[in-house]
Amino acid sequence: MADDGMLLNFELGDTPLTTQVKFKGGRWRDRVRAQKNVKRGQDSAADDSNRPNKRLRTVDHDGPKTANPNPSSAVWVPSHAMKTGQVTSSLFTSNPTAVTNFDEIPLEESEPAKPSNAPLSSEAESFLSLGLSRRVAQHLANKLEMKAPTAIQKNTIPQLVKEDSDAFLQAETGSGKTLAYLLPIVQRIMALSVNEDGTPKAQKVHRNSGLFAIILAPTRELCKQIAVVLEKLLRCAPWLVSTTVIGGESKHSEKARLRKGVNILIATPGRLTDHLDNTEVLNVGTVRWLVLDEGDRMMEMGFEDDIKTIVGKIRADKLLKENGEGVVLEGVLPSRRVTVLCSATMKMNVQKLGEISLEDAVHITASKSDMEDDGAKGSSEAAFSAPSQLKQSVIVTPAKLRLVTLIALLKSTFARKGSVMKAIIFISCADSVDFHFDLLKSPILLETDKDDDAKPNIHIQGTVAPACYISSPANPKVLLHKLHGSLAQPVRTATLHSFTDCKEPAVLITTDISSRGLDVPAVELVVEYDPAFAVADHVHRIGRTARAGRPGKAVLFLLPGCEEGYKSILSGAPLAQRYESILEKGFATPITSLPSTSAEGATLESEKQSWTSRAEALQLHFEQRLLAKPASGANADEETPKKKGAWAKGGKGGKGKDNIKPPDDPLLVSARQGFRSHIRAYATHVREERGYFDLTQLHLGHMAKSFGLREAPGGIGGGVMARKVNKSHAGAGKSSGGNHKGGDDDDDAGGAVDEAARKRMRDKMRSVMNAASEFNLG
Ligand SMILES: Nc1ncnc2c1ncn2[C@@H]1O[C@H](COP(=O)(O)OP(=O)(O)OP(=O)(O)O)[C@@H](O)[C@H]1O
Repeated sequence: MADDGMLLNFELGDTPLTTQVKFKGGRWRDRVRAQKNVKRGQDSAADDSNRPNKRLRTVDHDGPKTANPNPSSAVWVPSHAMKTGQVTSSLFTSNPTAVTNFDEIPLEESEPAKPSNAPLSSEAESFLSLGLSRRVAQHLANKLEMKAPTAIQKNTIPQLVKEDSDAFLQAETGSGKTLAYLLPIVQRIMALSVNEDGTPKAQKVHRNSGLFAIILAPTRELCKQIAVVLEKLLRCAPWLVSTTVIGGESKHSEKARLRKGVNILIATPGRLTDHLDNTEVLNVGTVRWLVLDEGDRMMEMGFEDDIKTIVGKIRADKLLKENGEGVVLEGVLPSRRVTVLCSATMKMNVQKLGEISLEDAVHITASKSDMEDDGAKGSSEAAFSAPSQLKQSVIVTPAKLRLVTLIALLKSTFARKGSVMKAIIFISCADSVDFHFDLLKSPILLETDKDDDAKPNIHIQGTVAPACYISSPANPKVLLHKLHGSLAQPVRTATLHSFTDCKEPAVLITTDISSRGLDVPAVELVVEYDPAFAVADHVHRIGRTARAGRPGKAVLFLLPGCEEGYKSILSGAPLAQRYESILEKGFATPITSLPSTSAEGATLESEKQSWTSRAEALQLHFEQRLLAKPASGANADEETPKKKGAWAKGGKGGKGKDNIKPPDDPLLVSARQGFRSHIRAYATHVREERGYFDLTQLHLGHMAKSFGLREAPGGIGGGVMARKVNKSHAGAGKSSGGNHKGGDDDDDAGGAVDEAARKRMRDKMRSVMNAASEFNLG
């Protein structure tokens, strides 16, 4: 209605309007429904005015004065919009006011702290002194350019090389936990065929000598990454073989590889359980190590039963002291089965995992004092800390301004050549990732696609594209990537390779699928556009930068209101930045990299005014793009014949030729879908943090604007929205740190039901966005 209708630019006053709306034409039932909807809207508007904790609808103190010539008007139409007859609400009016005390220093200028996850000084520590052989230490120094261990490696390697007890490794992200457990395993397996002085033993171990170690990790990407590190390491012992069994790949070829023989196996839990059940050749009698990397994530994703099965099967098989070929394993390999649990964050479910898998475990952390703590419980403080050199900030941004603020941030990030090479943007769900990728990518074809001689990788044609809105004259070709669990495995693999190997500045838009373990050293900026579902996930997300002592920046977007309280539970004392300064910096210059031939490009380039006008113009440009009519038959091809029938309105079976409604622009469809999924995902924050992420406080209309939509689409989910209405009627809205009043009982009773509903939704969301395809169970 408001999309292409009249121009609204008048004072609405303080009281809500109660207009009489008459509907004519169409079916009686539709008219009654429309009438009811209008009434409901008016009722809820009246309720809104009484709602105590609803976001304040105040006019911002700065910004709008220049942006809006009439700040008291509810709807402001920029001059360029008037030309097109479009109606748009101003970005800078009716925004809630933040209560945060802002820091005046920009993030770049804040003092960097001493790195906490860097390798130690090579004068003080060496791999040799930790009990690794000269061969391994030389290989690390000469081929992998690692001269000294990190703190967690220093504390873990001697323990796992000499002792046979279970271990729980806990250290910051990017601190080198992978090599901390791999090095002792490789060292001890190598010792089956090489004497301490480096001379070969009479017995030679090879790929058929037995499976000695199994490493489990939650995602296929992480499994592949561990496999790459291990492969590099095994170049100093080429007679040993490792492989992966993960979802999304041919089970047939996995079986063939297992049949040929393997000494170290890296697997996702679902696929390994499958092979243990169905692949006879997989014999675990010789297995001495079971490593559970990112154990908490595996538990979170519901792999408790798989892990129990795997641990049970490995323990049930008789431990062989000698393999079938007479190779003596006793004395060199551990005399018992050793389980190693590994995570940067520890929560209750990891303790449960410990109970399933660990026996008298040693708790190993990066600092000496932590090592002296007894038991495998550790302190939760240490568990949730980010690397100290990581510069963190939060931007408190009103919902309407989120999209333009994100673009302004990225634009200034890539404004200077060499300032940032790679950035990752975390978004809550796959649909929203798809939408933002489609919105930010350039319609121009990739160079590789145009070049007939070059062989373009067909897998990345839908997931890698130039990012015109964030490119700059200094960095004219920033490459945009997207990654989530709903993509086919070859696409995921190719996209991640493209992002990792990209020599141009690159941005990855992704879900939490990339939050764990992913090691792309050139990542210098992490943006959490949507906050993580749990603070532990936040620690992992920001840990994709500032790895192994390198610098890094992390920016978290929060909404004014209850979300602002979330900052207080984050480690590392993030700076609080004003969105206005981000916009001002980002829109100091026009966006010049849009195709200049397009009308939209011309609109944006002709805006040589204030940053507020540029932000408004960009938002308008996005809204217009969404409203563009698709090229004839553009998405008709994508629709099934059944759906095509559904376009027809009125008339039985929708046969009336004149009534056929043209399909919406694919970008509009994607925006609506992304918005709906985003709102559903918002309801799935963990219970303990839901006070900060309270769905009842979310302004759907404002949030819709950040998806380029002029109104919130329907179909978000009865349960969630019904709760929103009920709560607002009861006046029992929960705010950060506030108590429930006058409705506790209802809330408690409702809480249980709601919890079950949220759990179902959470499970569903996860299966849609990440989990189901992350762990291939089939
Ligand atoms: N001793 C070392 N010297 C130099 N670089 C190292 C050393 N050990 C590991 N690294 C590098 O540090 C980076 C991070 O290592 P790794 O991925 O094992 O960290 P992590 O602790 O497992 O992180 P996360 O918790 O995020 O999974 C890798 O790029 C790795 O090559």
